[in-house]
Amino acid sequence: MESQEFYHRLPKVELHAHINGSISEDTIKKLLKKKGREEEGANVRFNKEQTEPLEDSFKRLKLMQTLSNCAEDIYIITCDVIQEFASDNVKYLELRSTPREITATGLTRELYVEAVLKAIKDSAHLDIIVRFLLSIDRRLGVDVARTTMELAERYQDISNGVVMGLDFSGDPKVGDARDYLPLFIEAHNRGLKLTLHLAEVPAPEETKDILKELGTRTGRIGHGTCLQTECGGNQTLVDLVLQHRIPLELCLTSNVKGQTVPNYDQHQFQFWYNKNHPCIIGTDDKGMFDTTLSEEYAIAAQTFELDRESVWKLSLASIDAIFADDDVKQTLRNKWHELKPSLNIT
Ligand SMILES: CNc1ncnc2c1ncn2[C@@H]1O[C@H](COP(=O)(O)O)[C@@H](O)[C@H]1O
Ligand SMILES: [Zn+2]
Repeated sequence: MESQEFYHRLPKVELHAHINGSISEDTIKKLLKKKGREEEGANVRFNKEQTEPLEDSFKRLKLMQTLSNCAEDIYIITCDVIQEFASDNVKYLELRSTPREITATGLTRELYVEAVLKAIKDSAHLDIIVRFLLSIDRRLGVDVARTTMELAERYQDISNGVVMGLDFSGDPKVGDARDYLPLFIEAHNRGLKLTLHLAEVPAPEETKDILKELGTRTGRIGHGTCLQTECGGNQTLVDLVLQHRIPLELCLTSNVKGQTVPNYDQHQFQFWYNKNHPCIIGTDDKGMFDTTLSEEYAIAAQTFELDRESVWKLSLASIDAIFADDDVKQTLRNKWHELKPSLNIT
């Protein structure tokens, strides 16, 4: 089997995918055409070798969000994103997105969530299980975050558990995550799962206070790039993450292209993987960073010299960190074992 084909055929779990950052080139073209903006071209994506400071990536993400400014657009992009992950042999996908309100197009946060849920429902024929986390954008403040939490709680019921919880994301240099602590605790008490972008840039005090206060209520951590001492963190942060065994969502290309990690060799994957800590490979923004989950597995394997069996185990172990219940986990594990013989691992 061709090496790239192995990573493509490998069944995979994607737990870190922002909907608007995941829009593919084809969908970008489709939306530009729909809006009569073809002349803008596809300058919202990266070229293969391009990198830029993280703050520029956020400008790019804003531009991407202008492509989806009504409920119909949200529906179209979500359908496409799900279909693309399914074609990459992702069998379980947790999407995340910030419900936006746009008066000019009549978009409300409720309609936004409903458009995503309809896309998930209409993708039921595909061989992929999809769940949804509502994102709190740290740039928008605590009041909007509260609205988002209330929306998540309401839609968790309405959607029969397709909405599972909250993601905390947005430009890590804006605001202070600690302002959201009471909200995180309340969300957890209301049965919502939490995954938090933490230490994407050095922020040792903020990270320590959040981890100390929340403990295992932090269901997963996005990135954790700057937890280790040599990356702007400290041993206390590392110990807290190890002690609570909080799974890390690691997005190699995103970190390299967003220049929060100098190159693949120095990615924090190695540090945590060597400690046998739960590491889940993710894409973050597959459209913007021009990647796929298969490519991310291939990069991890090539950079850190993982053989096929280790890659398969890494993918299998990521099932442990999904937010869906034990039945779904077992269904997925069975599927992985069924598919294993076709992967020619040894
Ligand atoms: C690169 N690293 C990152 N760090 C932090 N937040 C990120 C991110 N990449 C994406 N987002 C978050 O996802 C939003 C876009 O998708 P949605 O409109 O919500 O679907 C961005 O505005 C940002 O809040
Ligand atoms: Zn992210």
